[in-house]
Amino acid sequence: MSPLDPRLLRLVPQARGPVLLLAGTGALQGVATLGAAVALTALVVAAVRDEPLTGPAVWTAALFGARGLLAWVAEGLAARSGAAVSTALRERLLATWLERDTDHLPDRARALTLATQGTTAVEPYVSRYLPALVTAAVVPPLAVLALLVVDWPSGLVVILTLPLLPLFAALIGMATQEDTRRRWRALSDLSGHFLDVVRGLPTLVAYGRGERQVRTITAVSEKHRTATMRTLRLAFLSSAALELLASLSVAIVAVIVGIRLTHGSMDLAPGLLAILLAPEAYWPIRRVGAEYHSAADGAEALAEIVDELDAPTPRHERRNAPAGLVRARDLHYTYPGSGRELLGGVDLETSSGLTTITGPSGVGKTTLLEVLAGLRRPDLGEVTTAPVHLVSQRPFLGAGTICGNLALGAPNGTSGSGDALWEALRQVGLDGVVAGLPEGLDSDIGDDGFGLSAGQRARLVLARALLSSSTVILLDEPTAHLDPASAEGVHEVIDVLATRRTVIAVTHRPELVARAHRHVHLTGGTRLQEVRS
Ligand SMILES: Nc1ncnc2c1ncn2[C@@H]1O[C@H](COP(=O)(O)OP(=O)(O)OP(=O)(O)O)[C@@H](O)[C@H]1O
Repeated sequence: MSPLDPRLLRLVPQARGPVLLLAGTGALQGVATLGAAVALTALVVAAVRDEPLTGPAVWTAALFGARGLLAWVAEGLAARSGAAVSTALRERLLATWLERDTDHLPDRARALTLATQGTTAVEPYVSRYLPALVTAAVVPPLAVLALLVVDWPSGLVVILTLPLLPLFAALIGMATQEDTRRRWRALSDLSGHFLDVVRGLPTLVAYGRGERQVRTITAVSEKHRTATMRTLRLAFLSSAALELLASLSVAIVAVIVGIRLTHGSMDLAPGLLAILLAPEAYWPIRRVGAEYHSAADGAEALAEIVDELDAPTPRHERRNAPAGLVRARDLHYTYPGSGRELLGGVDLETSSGLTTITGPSGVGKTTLLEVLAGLRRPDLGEVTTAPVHLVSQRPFLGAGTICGNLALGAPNGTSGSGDALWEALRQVGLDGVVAGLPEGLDSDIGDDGFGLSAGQRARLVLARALLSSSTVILLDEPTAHLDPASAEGVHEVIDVLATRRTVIAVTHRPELVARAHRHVHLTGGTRLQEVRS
């Protein structure tokens, strides 16, 4: 596990402040600890020699107080820094993915794990492991230096035994690295599988496959549980081993000092100071070992997140066009890894009204809309469009209020005025339904529009398109799953949309094609044939 990937500070500037502050307080704590040991020695020696106690007592109290205060500040700072860094990472990750086209996005399970457990796992890494590392880098060298000045034989014992701790910790780290990776992968598999199962639950239950999924989830969870228990066992064992090694080393110093004190070959002050300073050289390294296991997941996640943030994001060169214009010239597109060119030189130009696109299933209509919307980058060719609002075949309706779901379409994501929302709902014929709900616009709907019929979902996403400020609306089979009567209602809404904006709709419905101002047919995945213009 690398101590700190410097790319973190470059890619997430918000992490710089918290990490530097943590490093600063860690170093100060170390200095205060050593100071407190010196002051305590002075106090004991003064007491033994019957000298005035006030001075050393004040110093001891002040330094122990400062040490306690610093520990308290560091604890709060660490918790806040952990949360700040993980939030910043999550934001950067989402912002990076938003800039990418679909072909350069990670798969859903990996994206979900990185953005949720991944960024959360970074918290203990930042709040506990990093401060421990800083303290381990600052305090032991200071303690050894002080020991060499105060009593060089004790310093020598510490110099000879101290490297055993990091060496032992590194050996444990190497042995557990593959384990941590395996556990992280098991967690990733678990969340990806769980997401898929939850999404497909109705279908799985309908086909009587629910029970089998329970068994699969149990098996994957069991794998994760076993891996976690193995890590915990290792964590306890390695902490105990480091503890033993450190205690033995301190004991050696104490025994040697004790013998020299008994023989009178050493003064009380350096002897006591050596015994107090010796543990200070070991505990920071023991602490790193103890924090290592709780931070290992975070380090693994951080490495993946930083790789993801650092990956080049190909930018889509899009030319902005006057309101309503869509111009595609000689578009070529092949799905990464497919080897078969799906779009082979498509041309399309429109600047108003309704254009319908038809074509055999699998010919590439959805892909064409995604290229026009900028979600996919053409391999060749050029797209010039005004801002686009895409209503996909499975449009996003998140768990939340109707108002919140509609607001996603409003300009700049603002909530839009209540009047505008009601007007959009009226135009799609949903105002009556929403007004009849107990909480109106503030009524909750479930994930994926749960609680609404397929027709109501189709109308709601069209209302959202009406609220959007985009002058180009792309619709992918907007009435695919509706009965003829509901489809007719939605077709009327599309007509309304097309009076003020450019609407391009992929459809298999002849009724919608009949309403279109322009109709093109995609054949063989190559050229659009202008059927009507
Ligand atoms: N992510 C993907 N990776 C590789 N191939 C894909 C991917 N998505 C779609 N395809 C393939 O590209 C082809 C065109 O898909 P697309 O969804 O664009 O067709 P379509 O014309 O909209 O079909 P339909 O009318 O059935 O919706 C299909 O053969 C499909 O298997």
